[in-house]
Amino acid sequence: MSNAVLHLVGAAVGEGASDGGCKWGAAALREHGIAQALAATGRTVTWGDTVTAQPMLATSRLNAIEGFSERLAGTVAQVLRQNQQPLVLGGDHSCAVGTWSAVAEHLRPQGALGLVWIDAHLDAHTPDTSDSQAPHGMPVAALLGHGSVGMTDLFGWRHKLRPEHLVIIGARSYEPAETALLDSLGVRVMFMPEVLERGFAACFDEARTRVQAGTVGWGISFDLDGLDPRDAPGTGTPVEQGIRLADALQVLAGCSQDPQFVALELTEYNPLRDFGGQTAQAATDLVCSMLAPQANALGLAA
Ligand SMILES: NC(=[NH2+])NCCC[C@H](N)C(=O)O
Repeated sequence: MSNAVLHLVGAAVGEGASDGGCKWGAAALREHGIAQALAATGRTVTWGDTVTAQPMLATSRLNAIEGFSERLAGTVAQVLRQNQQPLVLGGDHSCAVGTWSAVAEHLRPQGALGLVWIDAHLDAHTPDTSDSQAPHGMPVAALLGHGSVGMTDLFGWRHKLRPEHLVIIGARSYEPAETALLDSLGVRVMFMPEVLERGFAACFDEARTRVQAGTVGWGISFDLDGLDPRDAPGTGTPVEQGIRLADALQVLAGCSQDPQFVALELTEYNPLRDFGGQTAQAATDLVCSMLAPQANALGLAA
């Protein structure tokens, strides 16, 4: 789908996290010139609406995220109906509920969605298990069909993702309830020690093969905190010892050229912690590497 128009959607949400700074992430990336950088790779780029969470219209934080998810899902579904490729720019990671529910809904007549989830966290809490009650710790569970109905049942159906169609890479900060849920469902999680031992390239290769099996389309939800904070300090909840940016740039280069690649989401950019703009540049380089029409458009190996 790499010749499709690339349609950027801002997800202005920070209410899903304890530190709300990610709400300003998409606006800051836009200011930084992410759309121009993508256009310079040869893609045709358009920036559609930014969807903004509206806590003042909600009864609780969770309810604010539920309402936001529904509106973001509507926007992403519309982009897909126009045969454009969505790039959703967060925003805290609760935006994944809206993004991937819409992609799953779009693919549903043909088949299932596959998803590679790159993240320091598992985001597999439900409101019953989360100590922080932060909705950005819940999107994986919601997409798998567990959690509040307002997050699990967008478009009137549940289980947007089947456990065997999801792979999580880079996890290193999580709570026991999350591993309990994912273990019980049989989700393949590549924790950070495995990534360090086998290398990100081998891990991503396995992940891509798994999410392509039995699905009709796949995508990547990239939480910037999956990267090492030395390369990307400006994230909502940084955790030491992550994936190095140089590895990610090389391994993910051109991944969107796969005809089954449907959408990309980049989350948890927190400009309030990004002194000097290092993380904005890392985010820009990453999306350009993944979405460039040729893998070598940036001089990177295929
Ligand atoms: N997408 C994220 N950054 N998630 C962080 C979640 C942190 C913690 N596990 C929680 O549930 O509160």
